[in-house]
Amino acid sequence: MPSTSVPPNDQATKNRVSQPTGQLIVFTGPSGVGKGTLLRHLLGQHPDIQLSISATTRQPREGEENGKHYYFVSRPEFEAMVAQGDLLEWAEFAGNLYGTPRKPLEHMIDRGHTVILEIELDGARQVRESLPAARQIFVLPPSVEELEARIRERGQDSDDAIAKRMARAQIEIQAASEFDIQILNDDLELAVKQLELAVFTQPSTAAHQPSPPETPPQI
Ligand SMILES: Nc1ncnc2c1ncn2[C@@H]1O[C@H](COP(=O)(O)OP(=O)(O)OP(=O)(O)O)[C@@H](O)[C@H]1O
Ligand SMILES: Nc1nc2c(ncn2[C@@H]2O[C@H](COP(=O)(O)O)[C@@H](O)[C@H]2O)c(=O)[nH]1
Repeated sequence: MPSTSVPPNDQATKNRVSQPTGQLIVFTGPSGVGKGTLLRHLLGQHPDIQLSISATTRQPREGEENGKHYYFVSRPEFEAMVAQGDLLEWAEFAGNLYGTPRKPLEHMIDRGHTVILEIELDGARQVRESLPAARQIFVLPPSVEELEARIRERGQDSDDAIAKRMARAQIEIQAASEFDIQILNDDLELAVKQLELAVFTQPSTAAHQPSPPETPPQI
């Protein structure tokens, strides 16, 4: 895979002193499909992989820490980041704003790290435009019923938030074929193995693409 550079804003162009060498991976899928769970397993086995920490206007869930899970900011603070060109991509999701801070990502890529962005569909599309070399992975649920059950069992979202997330999930699942790789998260262990293969196999080799799900989710 060719090296991935973050499209610079003016200041970043002036500051850049070395050629980037790392690779960027975009990891998308409907809310509750298990993206965070899969990444926890992957990072547990490969601590050298870096996860980009997003900024969001969403309220922290129980146990979430500022600077670890997200940078929790106010809407005016987020809008200032957008105006200053501080975000590589950003989107509104279920009533909250989410975005990828550009500078830490540039830093990690410049240092040769594999960096994963766990982001929703609009953001993934923005990255596809600005960084076509980034590998794009989409996670599918076994069914929308199972997806909703997972969000409910997680027990961290209100009924209103769940309804918004499920409405958005229908749209996101329809877009799965836009992505380079699709992973069905039914059997967790199998899905982790497919993710590992997707991250570590170079796209030029025939074995790059894990098998698509045998049964597409019912939507
Ligand atoms: N393969 C699986 N089988 C059953 N349950 C799973 C599986 N993978 C994840 N889960 C469960 O589904 C719930 C949602 O998972 P998780 O929070 O990782 O989703 P997510 O895609 O990161 O959601 P969000 O985008 O909203 O942050 C969790 O309770 C998790 O334990
Ligand atoms: N476009 C972006 N989407 C992001 C970013 N960080 C997270 N997300 C996605 O938002 C939804 C909801 O997340 P939750 O933590 O509130 O459940 C989920 O799909 C995330 O992947 C980002 O920086 N940009």
